[in-house]
This record gives sequence, structure tokens and C-alpha cells, in this order.
Amino acid sequence: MAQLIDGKKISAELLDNVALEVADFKKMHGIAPSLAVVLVGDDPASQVYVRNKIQRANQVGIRSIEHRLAADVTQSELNDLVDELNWNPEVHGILVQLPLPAHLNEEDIVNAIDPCKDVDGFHPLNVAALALGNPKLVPCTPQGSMMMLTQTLGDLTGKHAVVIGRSDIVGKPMAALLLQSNCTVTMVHSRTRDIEALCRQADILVAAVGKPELVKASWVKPGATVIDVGINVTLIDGVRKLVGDVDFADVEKVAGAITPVPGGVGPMTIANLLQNTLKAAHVQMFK
Ligand SMILES: Nc1nc2c(c(=O)[nH]1)N[C@@H](CN(C=O)c1ccc(C(=O)N[C@@H](CCC(=O)O)C(=O)O)cc1)CN2
Repeated sequence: MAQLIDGKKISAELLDNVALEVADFKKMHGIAPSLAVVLVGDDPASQVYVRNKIQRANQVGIRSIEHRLAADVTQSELNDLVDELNWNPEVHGILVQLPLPAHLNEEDIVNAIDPCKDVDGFHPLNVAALALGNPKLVPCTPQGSMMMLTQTLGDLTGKHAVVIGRSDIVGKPMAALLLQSNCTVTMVHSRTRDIEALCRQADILVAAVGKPELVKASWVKPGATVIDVGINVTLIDGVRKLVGDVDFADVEKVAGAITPVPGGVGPMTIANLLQNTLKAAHVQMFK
């Protein structure tokens, strides 16, 4: 059976470390790092994620400022709020919870965030910095996944990593980070021919495609390390159940190590968001 990569445990250690560094920051500057969290509408999953982010921020001593906007807010109203937060020296990090309601243009909103306060790492300047091998603020889910990989495997040099999915917020930055760690990286997606055979070549397999239990044991090389980024909500007999993009019960029989869902990559995302907030606050104090 595969070794379980425990995201709850690794994220708790990271949060303890962030809390110590936040305490040092407060001693040095006399203020707390602060994070503005913008939630538009009433998507139930987004509400849970935002609540967890605020709760964890408070736990490590980061000041959180919540902005809840109605689902019918206009693009220019949301832009005005982002602009106000950009100019506010008491705000070090800004995150706009995604997805936004369909009438809003996500790309325009992300591009409007000051790159120095972009704690999600989604702004084009942060994307470019990562692609050029000089990362500044790195997207939280891929960064958390890399931490789990290095804790499990140590040096990743020379390993063949296959990333399933090419989203801007997970697949592409994950591939860039793996490349920076000297992996040989293959990206596969909906138009790739014979995905299964390519995945079977992977020493490291990252599933970030949003398809419940897509990856089966037959896709996995014996002993491979499997990172499951998928968080898919299913209803089984009317009961809400979270499943990943990996068929855990099947794959754990062949993998060397595997992340569970829940309790894997999800908690690492939030811990990395708070680490990014602290990093953004440091940079702004010395601007
Ligand atoms: N602005 C952003 N929007 C979104 C991001 C993001 O990084 N920035 N990522 C996802 C959602 N997300 C964070 O916002 C996120 C999803 C899941 C978890 C998590 O801890 N999941 C738990 C299970 C929680 C549950 O019961 O539902 C787990 O996997 O153990 C954290 C963060 C999209 N939007």
C-alpha cells in the first residue's frame, strides 16, 4: 500500500512556522501583515473556502479584512474596490475568490490587482516571473503540491513528472515549478493521444483536471508518487462526498505515495496563501 502524504500535518507545520514569522514581523514593524479577502455572491463552496482562509489567517496572527459583494455587483464596482485595496497601505495581500459570477470578467479583475499584493500569484507579471525562473508570488496550490513532493522525495532532479490538466491556476504553474526543480515535465490534456500510456511513464503524477476519479491504477507506474489536486463534490445517496481526480482506493495499491482528498492538497493551498501574504507584507515594508 502507498505511503499517505498527509496535507493536514504538513500544512499544520507550515502554519506554525508562518505564525512564528508573523510574530517577528509584528515586533519589527509594530503592525500585523494583512490580507483583504473579496467574495462575490453566495457560491456555497467559495463561502467555505473564504471562511477557512479567514479562520487560518486569524490563527497565525494575520489581520484579515473581508469584503462581501452581492452577486450582481458590476465590473466597475469590483474594479473600484480592487483599486481602493491596491492603494491602501494597510493592506498587504489581496485575493478575489474564484470563480466569479459569469457576468464578470475574471481576467480583468486579476490583472487589476497590484502584482506586489497578488497573494494568489495569478497576475501576468507573477506568471511571467515564474515562467522565467525568477518566482515572486507563486500560486498557492502548485506551491503546496511542490512542498509535499519535496518532503516525500527529497531532490526531484531527473524525475519524470506528468501533469494532467493545463489550467492557468494549477497545471501551467505546476509544470513550471517542476521544471525549475530539474524534472523532465510532460503536460497532458483533453487533446493528448493515449494519456494513459504517458501517465504510466511518470515518476511523479499530478492530476489537476477536475474529473472525479479519472486516474485508475492502470495509469500509474508501480512506486510512483501521485498528487491529487482535484476537489470534486459528489452526492452519494444524497450525502455530500468529496473525491479527487484519482481513484484513491484503486491507485493506492500501486503508487509509492499518494495524497488523499480531502486532507491533501486543499489544506496546503490555504497555508501557502498565508505564507504568500507574509512574503508580500515583507516586500512592501521595504518598498
Ligand atoms: N482566489 C482563488 N480562488 C480559488 C482558489 C485559489 O487558490 N485562489 N482555489 C480553489 C479553491 N480553494 C481556495 O480558494 C480551496 C479549495 C479547497 C480547499 C480545501 O482545503 N479543501 C479541503 C476540503 C474542504 C471541504 O470540505 O470542502 C480538503 O481538500 O481537505 C482549500 C482551498 C478555487 N478558487
